[in-house]
Amino acid sequence: MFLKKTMNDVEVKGKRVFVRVDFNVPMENGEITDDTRIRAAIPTIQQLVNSGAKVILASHLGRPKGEVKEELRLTAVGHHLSKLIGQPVIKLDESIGEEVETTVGNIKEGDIVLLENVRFHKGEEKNDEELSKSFAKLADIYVNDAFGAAHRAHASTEGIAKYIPAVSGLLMEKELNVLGKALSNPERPFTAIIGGAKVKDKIGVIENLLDKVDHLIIGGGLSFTFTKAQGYSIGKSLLEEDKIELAQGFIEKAKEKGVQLHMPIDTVVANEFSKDAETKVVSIEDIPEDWMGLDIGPKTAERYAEIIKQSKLIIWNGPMGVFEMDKFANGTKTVAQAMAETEGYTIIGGGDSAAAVEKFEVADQMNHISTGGGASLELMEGKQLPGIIALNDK
Ligand SMILES: Nc1ncnc2c1ncn2[C@@H]1O[C@H](COP(=O)(O)OP(=O)(O)OP(=O)(O)O)[C@@H](O)[C@H]1O
Ligand SMILES: O=C(O)[C@H](O)COP(=O)(O)O
Repeated sequence: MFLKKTMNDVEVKGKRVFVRVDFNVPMENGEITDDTRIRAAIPTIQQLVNSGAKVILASHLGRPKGEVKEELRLTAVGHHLSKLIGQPVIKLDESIGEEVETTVGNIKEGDIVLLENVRFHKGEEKNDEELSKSFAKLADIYVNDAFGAAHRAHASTEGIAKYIPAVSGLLMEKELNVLGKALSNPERPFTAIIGGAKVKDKIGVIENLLDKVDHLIIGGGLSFTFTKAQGYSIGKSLLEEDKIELAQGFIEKAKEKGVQLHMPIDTVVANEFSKDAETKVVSIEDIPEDWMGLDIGPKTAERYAEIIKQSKLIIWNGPMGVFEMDKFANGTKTVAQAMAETEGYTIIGGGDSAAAVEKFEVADQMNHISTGGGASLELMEGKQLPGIIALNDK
């Protein structure tokens, strides 16, 4: 149950509505390479337009650190949004100030304005009071639909909510309902798959999930610290020496809590970190001294696929290997396909796992792909997100 007011709880007709979206999309040479986040914001924007709101969109793009960076302007995003939504988008070159105030004062019901990158102002990331007030001055209502940035307490994600009525958008509500329900009232068996590069980034997540899941599956670069903790040699595989004890602690804790912790039983090793490396499959206890594990092995992948298919709810965060290189993509691909085939409810926790299900062409078979990387990780860690706390209670 979502306990914050949503845009369905307020009258927006004729009102100027400041909508914080997360249009922080990947770009190459001025072109948007993945528009998922823009498409995900369309239902909110469309509903506001249809309801006769005057829509003022704000977002960050990249990390310009309080300076104007030409390549981080939102101009291309504005063009793309206009194409997707089928109506003009008035793109401004500033996000505050007199000119912006005049423009938003003159727009009509159903019009869409897109402000410039809010991180061109130093006050954004500092959650500066003056900047928050300048944003608030532009509108009658604040809608936060930027789930991907909800873990940031910034002027346009948190500060502004102190000055005008503040509610969630439809994407924000959906993300929180799906992830929130999974974490508070999961269908069982509940399985979490944790991969990616480093243990250090996933400590909080593993800790929190050990209290909730039936199966915890470990893969990716971080699995080698667990392998080492089990007493095996790992050659030149990724190791976080200072996290070995922690991994041992997780193995113990899983036993105490009756969580089935699954770690790799075999691995694809390579003689160097390269797409052209020499490779072989070895049992986890046989990793040669000069080689590095860059993917889970086929037996491990099959085992993980079985567990996924027997689960009612599965959350996946982080790839099983260096899936960007074909020779080390099999583990991540097998997991992605099992996620597509399972009858359980599948949630992708954003970031690289979202890129992986796209790459293996199973994205449309997932039940939910989160638009937040850091934000969904923090939710999985059991943290409260400042962008959500700031909204008005129901
Ligand atoms: N065995 C391995 N050795 C080295 N690198 C690995 C290994 N397995 C996976 N990786 C790399 O880890 C990277 C992904 O890790 P990272 O922790 O950044 O991703 P993530 O958990 O999906 O997080 P984010 O949401 O930030 O993208 C990939 O680029 C992948 O190549
Ligand atoms: O891409 C993201 O995870 C969000 O847009 C937040 O971006 P940030 O990590 O630069 O704050």
